[in-house]
This record gives sequence, structure tokens and C-alpha cells, in this order.
Amino acid sequence: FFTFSFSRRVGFCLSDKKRRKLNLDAFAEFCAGHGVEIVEIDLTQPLVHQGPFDVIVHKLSDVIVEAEHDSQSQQLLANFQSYVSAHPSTALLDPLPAMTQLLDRFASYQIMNWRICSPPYLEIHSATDLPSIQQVLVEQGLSFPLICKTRVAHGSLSHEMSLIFSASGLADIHPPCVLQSFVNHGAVLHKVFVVGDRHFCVERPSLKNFPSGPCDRKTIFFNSHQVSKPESSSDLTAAVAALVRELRVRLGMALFGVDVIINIRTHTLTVIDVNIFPGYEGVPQFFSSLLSHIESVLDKRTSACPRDNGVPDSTHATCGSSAATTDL
Ligand SMILES: Nc1ncnc2c1ncn2[C@@H]1O[C@H](COP(=O)(O)OP(=O)(O)OP(=O)(O)O)[C@@H](O)[C@H]1O
Ligand SMILES: O=P(O)(O)O[C@H]1[C@H](O)[C@H](O)[C@H](OP(=O)(O)O)[C@@H](OP(=O)(O)O)[C@@H]1O
Ligand SMILES: [Mg+2]
Repeated sequence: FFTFSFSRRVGFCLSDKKRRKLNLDAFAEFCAGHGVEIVEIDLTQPLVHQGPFDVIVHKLSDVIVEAEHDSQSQQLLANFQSYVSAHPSTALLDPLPAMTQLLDRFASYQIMNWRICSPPYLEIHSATDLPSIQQVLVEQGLSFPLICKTRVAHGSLSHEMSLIFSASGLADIHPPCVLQSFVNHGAVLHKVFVVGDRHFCVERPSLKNFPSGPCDRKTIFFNSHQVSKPESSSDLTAAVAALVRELRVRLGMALFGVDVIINIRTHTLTVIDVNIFPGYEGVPQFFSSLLSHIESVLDKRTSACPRDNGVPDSTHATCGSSAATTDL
């Protein structure tokens, strides 16, 4: 016997900082006007008593990164994963395996490097003698200045980076990290914010141009959050739409940001970074886009499982879709 209700419940699982930044209270009010209930999930309590959820929107990247070395975060993650496994009809925005690949720049740069224009880069797994790094840099076509980024791509430590201007500056790297050729781009960054099938381009300030090639200059250390924050918005070319379509397929995700620069020498659109559930600052359409994407996920699921009117329930016979692999 199935009990059906047509209420749509969307669980949110965000850090306090992210919840405030997103203004979840205002989004909840916006959604209530559209018949969708927004529920904040407390990861420290069993999710089964807080559900059921039609969709869970989360940014568990922080918890996943911390779970590498923190038992409490491991417990929170296990709590979440056991609920998701027991409730396959609950759609995840975004699936954990897709999100996990973006936490590691070694993995995300391999995706960026596949049929998408991105600067030459080199993975530095552990401390290696400088001459052998120098040799591989030449073999892999990297050129000074280089930008050095931590392997971990999300969380507070992931934004500490450096600009290296010559071989002697390689002594300043702290593996595991990536070295990427710096591409002059006229100090303009194009943030492409993706919400499902929609994307929005926002222009941001960026690092200035530097003379190409090695030069006798000390390494510059900086935090990326001091470089590219909101200024204005502008639209780019159709090339961004093609890039977003490609990344949506490659990543299997709906909520992500892509950092794009335009090489001032070759005028090529160049991807330098992909972010999980970014801030969407400068995108006034974010609330309406997120809600319509959530509704499209639910509509897709309801049409795929007509018996299931969109309310997940442990008594429901699932239609085979598993939340971890739901196509969002
Ligand atoms: N290869 C590159 N060539 C030129 N500039 C770059 C390159 N990579 C990064 N930058 C500059 O450094 C800034 C930070 O780089 P990146 O986006 O990779 O760091 P991040 O910490 O992931 O940033 P965020 O998470 O805020 O997007 C970029 O906004 C851009 O200004
Ligand atoms: O998990 P983190 O802190 O790495 O997430 C960052 C994300 O990497 C980007 O830096 C976001 O900036 P934008 O791309 O400009 O949106 C950050 O958003 P913010 O609104 O918090 O600055 C994320 O926190
Ligand atoms: Mg970035």
C-alpha cells in the first residue's frame, strides 16, 4: 500500500558559511511560493528522521576533504551515504562520485585537458630534484611563468597558490601540487556559472599579464580569493555554451563553475579551473534557475517512474534509478 503526497521536499546540506552566502532562508521563501519545501539537513542526526526528500542539494566537498583525516567527518559522510543508498529515488545535486573527481586537481585537470583547451600542466606528486622537474617541464611544453596550485582543489587551503618565474623558483613548490603554464589574458577572468542546462557568464578581475619566458623574479605567493571576486557581468561567445555542454556530460554534474580566460596571443578560450557549487555571485537569476532545475529533475524522475509521484518513500518500489548515478 503506497501513501502518496504531492508535497515536494528538497533537503539542503551546506556549511553554515555556504548557507549564509547562498541566503538559503530567502531561497526557501522563494521556493515555498512555488510549492517546494526547503529543509535544512542536520548531518549530525539520522537523515531518516529528517526525510523523506525528493532531492538533496549539497556541497559535501568540505566534509569529503576533511574525511581524509578526520573521523567525525568520516561519520557524517557515512551517515549521508547510508541514507542515499537506502533511498535511491532521492535525486542528488550533485552525485557524490561526480563531485569527488573535482576535489583533486590531478583528476579535474585530466578532464579539462580532454578535448577542452586548457594550459599545459604537470602533476608533481612528491618532492623531486629540480633538474628532473625542469626537464619534464620542457618535455610537456610548459613555459614560465608557471602557476603552482595545491593538489586538493577545494576547501580553505586549496586557494593558496604561487607564481614561479624561473627554475630557481621551483624550490618554492610544496608537492603534491600542479604546475600550469601561466597564460596572459589581460587581467579579465570569465566565471561561467552552471545551473543544470543554464549557464551565466560573469566577468571578474584577474591576474595581470607577465613577460613570457623565464625571468629573474622572486616567486609571488597569493590566495586566489584575493584575485577574482565579483565586479560586473558580460556575455561571452557560443564557444562557452559548447564548453558547458561538454563539461556537463564529462562531469555528470549540474551545479559547478568554470573559470575561463582568453589567451591574448592566440585569442583562445582557455579553461583554468572547475569549481563545485560555487558562489554564483553576480548571477541574479540563480534562485529561479536552481528551482527550475530542481523541478526539471523531479519531472524527469516522475515521468520515468509514473507510479512514484515524486515523493520518495522507503515503501516505494524504486524504478531502478539509483541516486548515486541519477542523470542530473
Ligand atoms: N593558467 C593560468 N593562467 C593565467 N592565470 C591563471 C591561471 N590559473 C589561474 N590563474 C589566475 O589565478 C586565479 C585563481 O586560479 P584558480 O581558479 O585555478 O584557483 P582557485 O583557488 O581554484 O580559484 P576559485 O576556487 O576561487 O575559482 C584565477 O582566477 C586567475 O586569475
Ligand atoms: O570549497 P571551496 O571553498 O573551494 O569553494 C569555493 C570555490 O572553489 C570558489 O572559490 C568559489 O568562488 P567563485 O568561483 O567566485 O564562486 C567560492 O565561492 P564563494 O562565494 O564562497 O567565494 C567557493 O567557496
Ligand atoms: Mg578558480
